[in-house]
Amino acid sequence: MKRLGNMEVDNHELKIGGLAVSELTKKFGTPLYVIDQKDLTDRIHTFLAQFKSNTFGTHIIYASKAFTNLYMAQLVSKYGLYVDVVSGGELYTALKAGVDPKKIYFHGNNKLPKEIDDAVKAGVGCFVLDNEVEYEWLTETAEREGKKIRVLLRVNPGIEAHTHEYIQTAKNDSKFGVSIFDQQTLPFIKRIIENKHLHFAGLHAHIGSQVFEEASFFKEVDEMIKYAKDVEQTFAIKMDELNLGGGFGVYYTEEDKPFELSQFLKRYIQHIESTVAELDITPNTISIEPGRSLINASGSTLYTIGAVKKTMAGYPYIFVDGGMTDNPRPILYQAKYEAAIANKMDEAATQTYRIAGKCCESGDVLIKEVDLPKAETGDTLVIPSTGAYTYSMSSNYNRIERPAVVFVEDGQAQVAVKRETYEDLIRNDEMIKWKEL
Ligand SMILES: Cc1ncc(COP(=O)(O)O)c(C=O)c1O
Ligand SMILES: N[C@@H](CCCC[NH3+])C(=O)O
Repeated sequence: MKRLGNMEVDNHELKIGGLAVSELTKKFGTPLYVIDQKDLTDRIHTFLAQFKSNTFGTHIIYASKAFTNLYMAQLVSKYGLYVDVVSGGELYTALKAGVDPKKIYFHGNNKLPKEIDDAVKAGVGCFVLDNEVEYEWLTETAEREGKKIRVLLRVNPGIEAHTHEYIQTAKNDSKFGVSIFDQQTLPFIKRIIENKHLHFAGLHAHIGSQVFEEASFFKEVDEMIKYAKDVEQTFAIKMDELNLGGGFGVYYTEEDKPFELSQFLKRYIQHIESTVAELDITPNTISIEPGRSLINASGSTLYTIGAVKKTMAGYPYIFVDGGMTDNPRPILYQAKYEAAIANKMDEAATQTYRIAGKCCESGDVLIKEVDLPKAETGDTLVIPSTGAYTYSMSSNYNRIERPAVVFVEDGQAQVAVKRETYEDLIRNDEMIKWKEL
């Protein structure tokens, strides 16, 4: 297992953020999401320091779908990031955390009338418009509230990024946005520009998630800037903002070859600067929306090993006290992870295991094949690289309580989200008896 961020080994045991894993499990139980705060804030600083230009302004917008809660939203906004939300719930969380509504981007391919209403009333700074129905609803709401709403139009530049097909977003048949190749798109932009309740601020695109090819991001820049130039010339306007989305790939296992973030961001900015210079178009702001690349490496999940069971046909299974409920990525995307036994860090990996969760589902396997030291009941299994799209995609399948989220730094730990209880699971169950059955 690759050690990430502030992980170290002391006396055979893994420490995260200066805290022994045994202290964390004793105090907070398992399964447990652990966020290495220093690693996270270091990465926030890298984004802020490297995605910067003398030619245009930049916004780093945190894609909160990757991992959000009151503390996280408050932390990223304290460091000056903008926040991307895609639902009323994410919006509510950001607002409750005290995020400045003007620094919120509201995304989503099917924003509901109530969500639009709430966001307009809250004074959300930017809507990323997906389609014509949303355009009508947003116009009605803006008119009713007497507000002029700043919008970016989400366009699809038709770039097929190499990633799992479920997380590609800019293929020609993607559900998101409108295509730059569609004849209807320029007339749609014209309507937005002429709409007195909306302020057309520019364009947005996002090519997919967990993308490793620099060339795909650079191609997106080229296509988007060319298209922005077309729009500027066709309608004699100036593009205020170009938002290029997120999707920067990260390390999960040795199969992943991510670019070094700060070097990549430097080259990315240089590519954008040379392209805007070449085409003679300079938006006031160029934005990016990292989610996974900001939070994933900072998160680890701790589990307690229950039974270790050898099946007749294959590897021994290690059963852990969580599974697809706290990390649905393996079952959804065949995502791969590394692991270690946190209390046996110096022991040689002598056996191959399969790590399975506790759900009543054969596919509830977190790792198909991993080499570990001899595992015993009561050991602690750690799966690193689980900061993004784990907690945020967790479920209560089999009525399993969601784990707690703990932030650690300098030998201290704080609970950001409490572990759910059985009481939480029945909180919304209202009816016990309806009629005689
Ligand atoms: C519009 C948009 N922005 C940003 C992101 C964040 O992507 P990632 O977490 O891969 O950086 C996503 C998710 O794919 C997205 O759909
Ligand atoms: N949930 C996906 C990423 C989705 C990106 C959001 N558009 C994953 O875990 O990889």
